[in-house]
Amino acid sequence: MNNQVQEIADGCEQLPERFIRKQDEEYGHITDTGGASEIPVIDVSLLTSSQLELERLKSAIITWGCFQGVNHGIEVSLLDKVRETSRLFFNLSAEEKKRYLREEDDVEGYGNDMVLSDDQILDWTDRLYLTVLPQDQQKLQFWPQNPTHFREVVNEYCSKLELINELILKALARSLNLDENCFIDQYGTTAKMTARFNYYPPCPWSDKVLGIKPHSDGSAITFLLQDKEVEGLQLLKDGQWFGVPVVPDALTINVGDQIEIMSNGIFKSPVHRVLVNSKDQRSTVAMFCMPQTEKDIGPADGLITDDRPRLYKNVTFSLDFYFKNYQQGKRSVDACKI
Ligand SMILES: O=C(O)CCC(=O)C(=O)O
Ligand SMILES: [Fe+2]
Repeated sequence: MNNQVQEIADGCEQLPERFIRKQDEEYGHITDTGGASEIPVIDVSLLTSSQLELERLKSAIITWGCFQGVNHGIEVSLLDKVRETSRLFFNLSAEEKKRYLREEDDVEGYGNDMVLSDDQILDWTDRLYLTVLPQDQQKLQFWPQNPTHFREVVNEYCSKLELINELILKALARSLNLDENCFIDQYGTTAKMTARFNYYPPCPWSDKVLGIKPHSDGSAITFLLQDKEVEGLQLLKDGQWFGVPVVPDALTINVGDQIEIMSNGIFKSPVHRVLVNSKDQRSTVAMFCMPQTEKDIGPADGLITDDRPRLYKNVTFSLDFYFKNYQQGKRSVDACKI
């Protein structure tokens, strides 16, 4: 197994070749930036009562696939605790963190980019990846015991996000004049939630690497808790990369591939990537909400019409399927098109 990026960052004088980003990458050059984005700020608390806010949500997702959610009902103190918990974990010694190291061919646990091919470009990031829901699928051997409140904080955060996820899925369905349960019904009996704690060490060669290569998420909905100060996330729209600013106390919420499929392509799962900083570390926590793994999903019946025929096959979205596409810089959802 390769060293973690944090160790490489601490000890190296030359950038290892495996991290040098491709100049001719599928989604465009680093210079194609459109500046800071105008990703809409949506008041989540209004989505059940205000038709106007619902329209704004629909427009944000059609245009960007993403919005900054405020008034989401999670106390700022809990968001801070989640950030702090993540910080404390990544601050542990390399030796202690390695107790939670993932298996070479598995995503779950602590580690850097999973290597699936010899020519793969590596992301400048270390991660802790955990299954959070259903709770009986938590693999506790990968859950840090230090900080001691790690599991409690993550479980509390996740139970709050579950409610917001449901609210947003219902709102998205209503915004398309569908029955509000139409997306949730595809979840099966148990929803799944995974967490990815991302840590991006500062990189002296920040213009030569990417924190995360361009990808879209395999989730239905992703909740990203951004670093409070350091920006880095960019989103691709109309051939340009736009920075996603930090909005205090907001959750950056985007739809993933599974909503693109369920909405028959009306909502687009946005391609995004992360730039790293030469001076400052950055850490974020992404929570991915999706149907249970074995569940077949497909476009909602009400969205298949003569004018808009079915665009995607029915699929089961396995992690294997997702990461094979991810490592090749491809969107899994494109592999589901008819
Ligand atoms: O760290 C970020 O800003 C984005 C993380 C992300 O895209 C992911 O974990 O899928
Ligand atoms: Fe992502």
